[in-house]
Amino acid sequence: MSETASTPAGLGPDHGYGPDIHHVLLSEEQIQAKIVELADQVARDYAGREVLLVGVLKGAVLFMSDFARALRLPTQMEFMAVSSYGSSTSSSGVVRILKDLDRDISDRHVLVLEDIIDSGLTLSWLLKNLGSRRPASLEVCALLRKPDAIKVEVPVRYVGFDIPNEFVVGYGLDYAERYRDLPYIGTLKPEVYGD
Ligand SMILES: O=P(O)(O)OC[C@H]1O[C@H](OP(=O)(O)OP(=O)(O)O)[C@H](O)[C@@H]1O
Ligand SMILES: Nc1nc2[nH]cnc2c(=O)[nH]1
Repeated sequence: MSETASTPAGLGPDHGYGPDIHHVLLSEEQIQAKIVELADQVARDYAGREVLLVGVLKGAVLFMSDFARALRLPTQMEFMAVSSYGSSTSSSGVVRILKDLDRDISDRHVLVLEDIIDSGLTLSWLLKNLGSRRPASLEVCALLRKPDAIKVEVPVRYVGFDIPNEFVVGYGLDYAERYRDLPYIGTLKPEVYGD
């Protein structure tokens, strides 16, 4: 398929969102290479154990899908959906479970997959919640982290990229439910927010 005028150069399909993108922070190739690196590290650390991946919906769904396929270990997958009350670009730390896990995680080696750690409030709440269910181990693998936005420190064993404190979209991350399907991660033009 030929590249359209709106597609950022060399980034492949953008599903027509090109005109809304201000700049690309991480290309599809950078993201996929990092996922292989993270999965190799996790496979070494968990050798001989079965990992239960817990994906946090909806943002982590693309990350979960690519990570699980890159991970050379017997793996099971669970999903949890939480909602952080707040504006469309920030969370508040008041978290509500929209969808809980389908299984008991006691005595399981749980690896939480998050798309992004921004303030850390969502993950801080989630780790307390999951920790109370007595897993054999509980660790976090986050694709993105914003060190300058952290409000609460959370123990994160695996991090893909530390990024600047800007609102990003793509690869699972949305603005008003759009842009999750982009294969790369970028920022939006200011006019996109103005309505
Ligand atoms: O560190 P924090 O400031 O708490 O932000 C991180 C959370 O925000 C996003 O979820 P969101 O609530 O936007 O839901 P979504 O995954 O369904 O898009 C993201 O997926 C993290 O779960
Ligand atoms: N889409 C999106 N969701 C977030 N949730 C917390 N930080 C972000 C961000 O930068 N982008």
